[in-house]
Amino acid sequence: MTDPVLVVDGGGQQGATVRPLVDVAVGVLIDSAGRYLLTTRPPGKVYEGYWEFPGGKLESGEDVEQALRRELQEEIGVVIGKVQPWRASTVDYPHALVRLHFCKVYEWAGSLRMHEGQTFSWESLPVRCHPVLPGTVPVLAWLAEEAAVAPR
Ligand SMILES: Nc1nc2c([nH]c(=O)n2[C@@H]2O[C@H](COP(=O)(O)OP(=O)(O)OP(=O)(O)O)[C@@H](O)[C@H]2O)c(=O)[nH]1
Repeated sequence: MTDPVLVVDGGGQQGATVRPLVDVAVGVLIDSAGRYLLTTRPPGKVYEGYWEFPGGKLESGEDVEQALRRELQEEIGVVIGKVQPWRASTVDYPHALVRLHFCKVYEWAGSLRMHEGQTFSWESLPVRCHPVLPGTVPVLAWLAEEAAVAPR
């Protein structure tokens, strides 16, 4: 069975040319207090200023873990430890059809440095930051469901 596709803002309008599915590695960094790192989309990118989990597109030849390590070092200045693949989802945006590979990360080295002009916040559930990127909203619900089943 394939995952449902979340269509955002009308998506790519069915019937148009078939679009490539772009793989994206996303890191859910969780600190020792159980808080989640959220960052804003950098200036100049689509959905600028919306809150998301840090990450980015896979480059040619990379797997999800490699892409996540590179992106988090480039974007927020940390070297991550173990990567735990967690959930995946497909989102159909007007600008792209993306497959999001969410991974949990509990260990990293280095201090957070926002290299692309982002803002960051360590958030507990329910998060206070707004607006959240549409493809990221369901992830917060998954985390809340998990927390309800296994409270810290
Ligand atoms: N990093 C990240 N991307 C997300 C999340 N949710 C979500 O829908 N996306 C989508 O995944 C895609 C990520 O692409 P990006 O533009 O951030 O990737 P990138 O840094 O490699 O971009 P660039 O190299 O094209 O500038 C965007 O279409 C974004 O809307 C999320 O929680 N984190």
